[in-house]
Amino acid sequence: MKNHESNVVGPDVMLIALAASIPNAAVLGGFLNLSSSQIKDTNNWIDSIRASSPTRTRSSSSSSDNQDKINSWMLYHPSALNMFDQIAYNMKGKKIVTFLDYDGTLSPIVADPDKAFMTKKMRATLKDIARHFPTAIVTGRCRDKVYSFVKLAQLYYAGSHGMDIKGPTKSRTPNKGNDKALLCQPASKFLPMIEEVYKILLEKTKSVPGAKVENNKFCLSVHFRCVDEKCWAALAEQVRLVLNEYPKLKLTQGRKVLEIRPTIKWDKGKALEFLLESLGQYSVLIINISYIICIMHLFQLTITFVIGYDNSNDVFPIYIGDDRTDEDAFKVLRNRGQGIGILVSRVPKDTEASYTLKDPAEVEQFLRRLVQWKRSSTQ
Ligand SMILES: O=P(O)(O)OC[C@H]1O[C@H](O[C@H]2O[C@H](CO)[C@@H](O)[C@H](O)[C@H]2O)[C@H](O)[C@@H](O)[C@@H]1O
Repeated sequence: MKNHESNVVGPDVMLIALAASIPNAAVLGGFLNLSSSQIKDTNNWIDSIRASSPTRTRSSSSSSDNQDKINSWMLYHPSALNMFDQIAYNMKGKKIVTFLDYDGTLSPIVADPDKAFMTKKMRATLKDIARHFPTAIVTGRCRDKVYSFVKLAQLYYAGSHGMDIKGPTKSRTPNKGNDKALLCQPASKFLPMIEEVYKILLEKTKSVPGAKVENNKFCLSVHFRCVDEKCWAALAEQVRLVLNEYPKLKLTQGRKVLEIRPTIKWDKGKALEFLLESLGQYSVLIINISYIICIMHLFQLTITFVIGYDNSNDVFPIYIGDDRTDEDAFKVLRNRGQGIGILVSRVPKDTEASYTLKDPAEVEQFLRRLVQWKRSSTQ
């Protein structure tokens, strides 16, 4: 959040302001003994959580101001639907790979995380997309959980913010005993710690009405969406106190959620790079098999080995996501100068993405156009 100079308040004022906003401080315990820097941290989280899922303005005078802001933001991050022809021009002759975030991208944001279902239309389109392009779901969710929503075995799944990656499986129950497709779990040694913190957080937050702790296997989510805003600071503080005891874990923010994860250097951007590299190896494997069948493929084998999927100009990754955690992946694509990042948002946000889509319905339309374009260009 940007601070305007006239709005900057000193630590004592902040302390009073924050204390006043926490009627449940006594219930949650210990909060008023915080140092000013701890309060600043908590305030920053709260600001960030608030900004992550802004409520829409209703007043008509400010709505024209808002529209102006949206219009100028859209100049730099135009609609991927309006720009489809230009995107199609840049994709021509390249191998497209699609990376899709789940919540807020494929499914609408809802109050109950257990009910974030995709529409039937979205599932059908996703199935079509996977028929034409290698496709990965990259999500903060536990991999099994997101699979139970998506239910398509032909996709790659990168759960726990990319810390749990598995490739496509033929079976309809891909998580049952088929470990051959397991690609990457860089945080596996943190599993017992995450379990421990999950139990502690469940206990510590049970007195906050509406608070929910979700176990995403290699990371945890503490949900604020159904908590009265007046209790947000107290809840955030409770999380911070628990985390103080676990220096190997860190906090990040999502849409009305605080996420607890291992301090390893791994995020959705790393998962994207890993998948691009793995897909490159996969294409080598396919060509290797062809080589056995026909010696003429030797030449092709050498070329593919050199270029791979990860650093090839021949590959066009499309990453679509709505959250702060997706920015790591947008940044990777921007730095590589490869493919495009598309942010799902109807309000202006700081982003490394090049294009925007307003909501999951527009994501579905974009994906459908991609399939239609592929079909028409291969006829
Ligand atoms: O990486 P994502 O697929 O976007 O997952 C990020 C978090 O998504 C979920 O929470 C968000 O969606 C919920 C359902 O719509 C909503 O209630 C919540 O407020 C949002 O933050 C999921 O429940 C989290 O575990 C993920 O980390």
